[in-house]
Amino acid sequence: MAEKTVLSVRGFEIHKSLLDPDAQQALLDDLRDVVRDAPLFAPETRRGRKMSVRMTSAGRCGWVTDRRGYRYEPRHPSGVAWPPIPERIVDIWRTVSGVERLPDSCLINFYGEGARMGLHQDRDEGEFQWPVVSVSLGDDALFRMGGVERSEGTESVWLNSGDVVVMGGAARLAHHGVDRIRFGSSRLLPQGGRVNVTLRVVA
Ligand SMILES: O=C(O)CCC(=O)C(=O)O
Ligand SMILES: [Fe+2]
Repeated sequence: MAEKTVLSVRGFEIHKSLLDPDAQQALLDDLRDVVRDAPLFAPETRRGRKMSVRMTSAGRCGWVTDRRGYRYEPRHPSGVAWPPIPERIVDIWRTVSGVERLPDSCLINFYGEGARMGLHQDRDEGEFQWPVVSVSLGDDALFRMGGVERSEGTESVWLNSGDVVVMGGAARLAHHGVDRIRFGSSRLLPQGGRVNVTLRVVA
């Protein structure tokens, strides 16, 4: 992983093209193994709205949402344990997180055509002193970044396949979301779409 441009936008650290095409492909192959054991599912919010992304997790615990609300669970909704976090993904954390502590949760979001993610904070973890590391694979995504308060202004940047975002320090609890993807803009996923991998320390 050769270090290249790092942009800082409102405290979000954006490592452009941290992963070269071979590294992206290798990561995708690792993720396919995870999805084979813990299939993507379509989560619902507490209010019963289906999210447009499909997701699954690896690690000691995985983020889920259903009528009982947002939380971390030790098992996939099917009852199987989440697979371990692939070592190549942990290596990305080692490269950019700046902390010794390792993540115990790896969320995998799949964005098909038209999928998005509304502005939100990541705050279901037990502790907020650890950064969140987020990897983009596949189609471009318009990533919106704001402040800790929802009312603060936002700015957006396009994330491309191989980019890695670190949300730490003051940006750890900052609002963020994905307005839209440019479906079919990348050839990494043969059918199109975007995969986002988010690493977190839950507790
Ligand atoms: O898809 C992304 O880039 C962001 C995902 C995200 O914010 C989340 O899963 O909490
Ligand atoms: Fe998030």
